[in-house]
Amino acid sequence: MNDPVLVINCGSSSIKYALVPAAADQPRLTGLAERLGSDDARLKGTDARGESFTRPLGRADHVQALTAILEGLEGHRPGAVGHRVVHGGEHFTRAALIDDEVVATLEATSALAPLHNPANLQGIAATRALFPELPQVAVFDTAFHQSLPPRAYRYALPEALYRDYGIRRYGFHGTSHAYVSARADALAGHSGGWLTAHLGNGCSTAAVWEGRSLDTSMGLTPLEGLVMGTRSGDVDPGLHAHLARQLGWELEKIDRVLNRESGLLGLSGLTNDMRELEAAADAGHAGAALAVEVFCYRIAKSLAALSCALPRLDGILFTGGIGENSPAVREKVVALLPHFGLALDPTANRETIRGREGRIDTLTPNRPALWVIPTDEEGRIADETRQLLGETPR
Ligand SMILES: Nc1ncnc2c1ncn2[C@@H]1O[C@H](COP(=O)(O)OP(=O)(O)O)[C@@H](O)[C@H]1O
Ligand SMILES: CC(=O)OP(=O)(O)O
Ligand SMILES: [Mg+2]
Repeated sequence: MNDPVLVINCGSSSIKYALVPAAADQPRLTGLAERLGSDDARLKGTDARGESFTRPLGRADHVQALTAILEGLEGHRPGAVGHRVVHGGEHFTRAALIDDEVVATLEATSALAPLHNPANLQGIAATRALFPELPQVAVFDTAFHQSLPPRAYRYALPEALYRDYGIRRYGFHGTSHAYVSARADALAGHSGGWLTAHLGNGCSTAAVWEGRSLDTSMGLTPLEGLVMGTRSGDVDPGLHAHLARQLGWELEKIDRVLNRESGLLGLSGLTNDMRELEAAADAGHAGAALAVEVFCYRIAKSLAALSCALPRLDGILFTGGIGENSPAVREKVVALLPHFGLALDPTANRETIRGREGRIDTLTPNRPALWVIPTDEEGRIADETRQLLGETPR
């Protein structure tokens, strides 16, 4: 298929899109419809000449936003649509061609990713209604982690909870961990052992050995593991019962507080935005400084733990909005892993921002490498969509 693939990443109030051409050197049209459902919904994007535009969308919902996105493609017709779907459960170990049965299976999985899957399904429904003639493919965050061994994916719970209810570690951000580790293999010239840190609004780490994910920090849901923008990450599993018994909190409230009011936002009492936190910490805001400190410590702790999964550590890969743009976070994380023998190059670290790819260590032999690799979830989703359609008779 030589037509471009329209990649859709549908969130609860935003839709990110990218029209990814078949040839890697061709420009992409990308954009973001945001604040959907509010009075000032808007579409921001780049057109075919590389110029950015912003268009007000009134009170647009997902269907209206998708219609506006399509109009913004200026006559470029996609040959297929690739959807990011966060949770595929155990059912989906790779991308799937979307039909009614796949949608029904996803609906049954939605409860496992309440912040993500319902919006993903909304995007799928709207896109199917708008482009009934186009093949649509679901690409799952969880699929790459289906290679985890039982010792990494099983929780120490009664066996029946796994067998009958699928309660296990799934892991997320798989397209990102897969992309950056494959890229590191290519850059290193050999398939290696990488610890990957995807640090965006959602954050997770993974241990990847020869192209296979062996362990990862997120679990049954995208709430486990690292401190995130608004998500707590790991807490004592006894916390839920404690809040319910001692504070009389309902489940809904516990869920909301841990998913939406915690993390960097909760710790700082200020914001979930790392840029603002770094500025506030520099200006002496104690909550902001603590939030950054806890954030970095938990990343380092997670990387140290995941190193147990790897026969050999070839390097650490930073990606995601924070991983790609915050030299300060990278420096703090590296400083917290003194026994790994890492050697950060401060100049390279400072200069590797804004979408640059590069090594940020001193290139000393026999020490693990440190790489910043801008992630490309859209490119990876387009590739998996193409691959699947190449194999699926139509
Ligand atoms: N220059 C920067 N310095 C520090 N953090 C940054 C910078 N640019 C972006 N970020 C942070 O990246 C995070 C968003 O990451 P991103 O990967 O874009 O999010 P999403 O998970 O929504 O795709 C925010 O916390 C934002 O503050
Ligand atoms: C799974 C997940 O956390 O996704 P995001 O980073 O897009 O919130
Ligand atoms: Mg992201």
